[in-house]
Amino acid sequence: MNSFRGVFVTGTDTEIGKTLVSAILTKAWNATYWKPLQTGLADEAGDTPTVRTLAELTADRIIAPAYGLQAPLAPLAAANLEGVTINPGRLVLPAVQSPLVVEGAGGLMVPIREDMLMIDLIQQMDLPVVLVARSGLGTINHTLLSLEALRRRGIPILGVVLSGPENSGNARDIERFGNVRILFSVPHLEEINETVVSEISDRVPPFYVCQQQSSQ
Ligand SMILES: Nc1ncnc2c1ncn2[C@@H]1O[C@H](COP(=O)(O)OP(=O)(O)OP(=O)(O)O)[C@@H](O)[C@H]1O
Ligand SMILES: C[C@H](N)[C@H](N)CCCCCC(=O)O
Ligand SMILES: [Mg+2]
Repeated sequence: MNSFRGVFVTGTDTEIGKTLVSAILTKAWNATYWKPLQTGLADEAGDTPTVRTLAELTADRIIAPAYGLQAPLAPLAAANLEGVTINPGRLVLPAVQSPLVVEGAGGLMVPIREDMLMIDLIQQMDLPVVLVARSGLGTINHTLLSLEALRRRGIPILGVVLSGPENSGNARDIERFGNVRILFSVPHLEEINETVVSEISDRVPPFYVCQQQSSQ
């Protein structure tokens, strides 16, 4: 069985729920969280402090972003505005004792460099993917398209996490047509805090169980 180096959390879109799912997974698997590319700092504190709070992480379970950019844009566009060129050498997996939960920015086809998309970074990191998707109407298409892009590059997929109101039909069709497992679902939450994250993380199967299910 592969040693559990971690997962890359991506999504079918930005604002889809990757940060919340990353907090849940980091808590569930006693992992270390890393958001290598953070944009939008002009408007927000960023995902790292959010995950640190929600997953109740000590400082040793957090790796600071390799790039913290101001504009709420794709990393390439935000970097260009600051006269910064993103160096892939700063995006290599750090050597840490615990598994890593790495969160992307936006979805798979987000530009990082003129010669690099988010999906290329995922391939370079060689981590299995957790794909976060909406639960509602429109998600089947977006999710199957993302799965197809990952498979074309031979990127392993641990599974899908659905975020939003329960929709058993979409869950069934994504599993069936996507040949993928829904690892767990996150309902629409009126309040997001450490307690909720802890409760949901208790329902997350151990990584090896997810890995076994994904290979069935
Ligand atoms: N299940 C949910 N119920 C209610 N609100 C949610 C849920 N999941 C996420 N949100 C909220 O939706 C907003 C976007 O979620 P989040 O920050 O997790 O998106 P993201 O996919 O990480 O975006 P980015 O691409 O910027 O990293 C946040 O305000 C978050 O609190
Ligand atoms: C700023 C935002 N919250 C994300 N971190 C960046 C999302 C980039 C999306 C690019 C795109 O797909 O149009
Ligand atoms: Mg996020």
